Amino acid sequence: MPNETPDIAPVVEETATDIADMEVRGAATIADAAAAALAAQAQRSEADSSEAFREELEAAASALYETRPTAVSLPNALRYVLRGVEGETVEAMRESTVARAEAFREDLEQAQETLGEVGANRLRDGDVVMTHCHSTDALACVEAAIEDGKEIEAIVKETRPRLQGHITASELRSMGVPVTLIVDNAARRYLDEADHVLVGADSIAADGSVINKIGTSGLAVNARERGVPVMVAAQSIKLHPDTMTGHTVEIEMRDEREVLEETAYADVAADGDVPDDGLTVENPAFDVTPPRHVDAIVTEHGQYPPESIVMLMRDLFGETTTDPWAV
Ligand SMILES: O=P(O)(O)OC[C@H]1O[C@H](OP(=O)(O)O)[C@H](O)[C@@H]1O
Repeated sequence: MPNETPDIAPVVEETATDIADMEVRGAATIADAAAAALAAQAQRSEADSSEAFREELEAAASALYETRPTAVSLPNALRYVLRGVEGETVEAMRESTVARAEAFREDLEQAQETLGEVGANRLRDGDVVMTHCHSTDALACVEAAIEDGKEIEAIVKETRPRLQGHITASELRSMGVPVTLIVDNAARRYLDEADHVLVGADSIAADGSVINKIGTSGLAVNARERGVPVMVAAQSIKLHPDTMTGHTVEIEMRDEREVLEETAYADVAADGDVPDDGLTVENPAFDVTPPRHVDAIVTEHGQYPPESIVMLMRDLFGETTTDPWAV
């Protein structure tokens, strides 16, 4: 039993706070930041034994893991880095941790580029994509299509409550893509003008269900009804190993203030009374789109019908895993 609480570097605490507050957001970006934070922890460690060094790293991983529950890219990243920690001395462990984190971050970038090329093959010259939220994996597909010389247009849902659609619109405009920004409620009307729904994912379950920003499932149902194919861009780091043994994915419930600001609360409360015990505001950040409403999951290993994604999961994970810091 350790006598003291392991030291966590301030930069790890800052990264954890930034992830929890969504200053750092998006499943791939969170994974990248978590790996960088573990490298920083290793670099700044003043541990005087290999045991103490490992305890610090595991405490750092735990602090990062506790921030947001839904995007599996976070525990997958922590597990990947911790499994690469080798050596008998603090110096050797420090070096191997930093090298492993760097390798992870390079692989992540490469995987997104490769995924983009695969996804671009589904997009034809002149196609219109409808997006939801902001996904770097989804945008990589559009970027690769443009690099292939195709002209792509976008209908961008603003994505209440945090309006990540504004980030998507801005990045698409920087690529030169004509953008039509719409409120979420207008999606069905504009589906008739779309050739694809293109979204990312925070987690993919073994049965091919896609866990993504709240509103994705309703959009997918409407898209199926309108005959618009739904394409999910998700690097393999989004595959959720625990779902292979029947676990479900926790859906994050975020603060009600994201939906109803404090200053607007009285407008909704009975007779303007604050607080109003009969008024509940709920803010689930994600929902689950069943595989039957998804046409293709695009990964860096190729595209898969959702029902076949478990084959890739078996290839990549083999045996299932436990806590991300259990090495
Ligand atoms: O990894 P990339 O493709 O960038 O993003 C994947 C997903 O992460 C985001 O979640 P949030 O905004 O962090 O809640 C969105 O749901 C997005 O589709």
